[in-house]
Amino acid sequence: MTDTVDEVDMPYDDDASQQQKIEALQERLEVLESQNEEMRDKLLDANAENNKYQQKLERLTHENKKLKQSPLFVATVQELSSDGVIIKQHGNNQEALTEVTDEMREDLEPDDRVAVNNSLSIVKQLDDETDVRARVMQVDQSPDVTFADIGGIEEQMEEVRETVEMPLKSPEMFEDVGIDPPSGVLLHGPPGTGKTMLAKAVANETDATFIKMAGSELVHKFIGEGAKLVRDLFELARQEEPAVVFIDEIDAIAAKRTESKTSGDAEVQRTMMQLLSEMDGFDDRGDIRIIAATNRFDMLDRAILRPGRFDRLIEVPNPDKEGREQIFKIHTRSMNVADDVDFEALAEEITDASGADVKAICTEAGMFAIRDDRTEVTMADFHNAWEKIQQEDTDDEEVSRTFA
Ligand SMILES: Nc1ncnc2c1ncn2[C@@H]1O[C@H](COP(=O)(O)OP(=O)(O)OP(=O)(O)O)[C@@H](O)[C@H]1O
Repeated sequence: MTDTVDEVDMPYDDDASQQQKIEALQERLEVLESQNEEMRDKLLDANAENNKYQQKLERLTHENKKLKQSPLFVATVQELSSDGVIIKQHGNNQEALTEVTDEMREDLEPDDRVAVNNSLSIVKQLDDETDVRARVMQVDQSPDVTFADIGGIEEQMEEVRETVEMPLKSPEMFEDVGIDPPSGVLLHGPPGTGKTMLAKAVANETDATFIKMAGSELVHKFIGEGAKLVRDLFELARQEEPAVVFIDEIDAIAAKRTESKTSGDAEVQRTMMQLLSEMDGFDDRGDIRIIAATNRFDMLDRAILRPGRFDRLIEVPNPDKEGREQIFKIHTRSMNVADDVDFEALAEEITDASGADVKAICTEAGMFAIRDDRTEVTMADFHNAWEKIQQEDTDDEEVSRTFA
């Protein structure tokens, strides 16, 4: 806001002479000029400081970008000494003394996992190893899925029983005949068709521990970490024998090699090589069976399909009409279904639905009854449920198109 003349506090009294007024104003002008000079100096200093910080920010942003681009290694903090931080690298077990920023040092403790760059500087702190393991591996000592819970894929069920269950239950049969049971079984087909259920049911049937590993979770950006998790997975399976190891979304680590040679690709390759080498040493593995699953069979690197690896391929497709009817009956076993419900007619209507879709329709139909304050689920509820699920799918597709 600009001061008006009226508001300015004049440096003279009203009754002062003209000469006195001029002198007082002259004096005030000098003071203001010197203050102005002082302010200008301060502003120049602040600008210089600002430039300095701006440059530092640019340098750090650049450095940060560089650090993120280059591959990172995992290490464990051994000791915080006055000379720096002693770390032990995973993989080669070598110790090194490294420096960290004061802020990071405050947060570090011995046994913390850290990511280090090529020059062994600590770039960031990592989650606890057990957290990573828990995220990547799920262990279920006694899964509750049985073959009676699976509908519409009898042939596939039979094949899984023959290739996974028989070697666990009657290994002597294979010995007597003189053949090796298939090492790994690969289930492939669209999402929600019962691949995970098959693996769980076989573990249940053989009293084996079910160990699931999600391939997508294995794709870590830290060198050696994916391969180590694969080693840990098989180590865990050996401890838990008999065990069914289920590797879901195997395409995440076993996709065909692309042209790009980024460090991320190399790391995925290393993880896959570790998996292949664990599978190649399979003879000694005793009571461990491996089942992998993928929705993207066409993307797989053929190396994993060689004899002695995933050499039994089982396609698990969407159920046909009879299959859908059977799955309806399975999922409504404990539901209070009205007499007018005709599963055959429903199965006819929901062409292309997966087993997971049928399960979702049953749950949603139950919700319609609850919303209506009824305990019996009617044919109209099933119809409404299917409509709602289709609508949700369309909405999802629109959202993904918008954000694609
Ligand atoms: N054939 C089936 N019989 C009975 N229920 C099924 C069948 N297929 C799928 N379901 C239902 O759908 C759910 C999801 O199935 P599941 O996780 O086995 O599918 P998936 O093939 O492993 O899917 P994804 O490829 O997405 O991992 C199951 O918990 C079950 O309720």
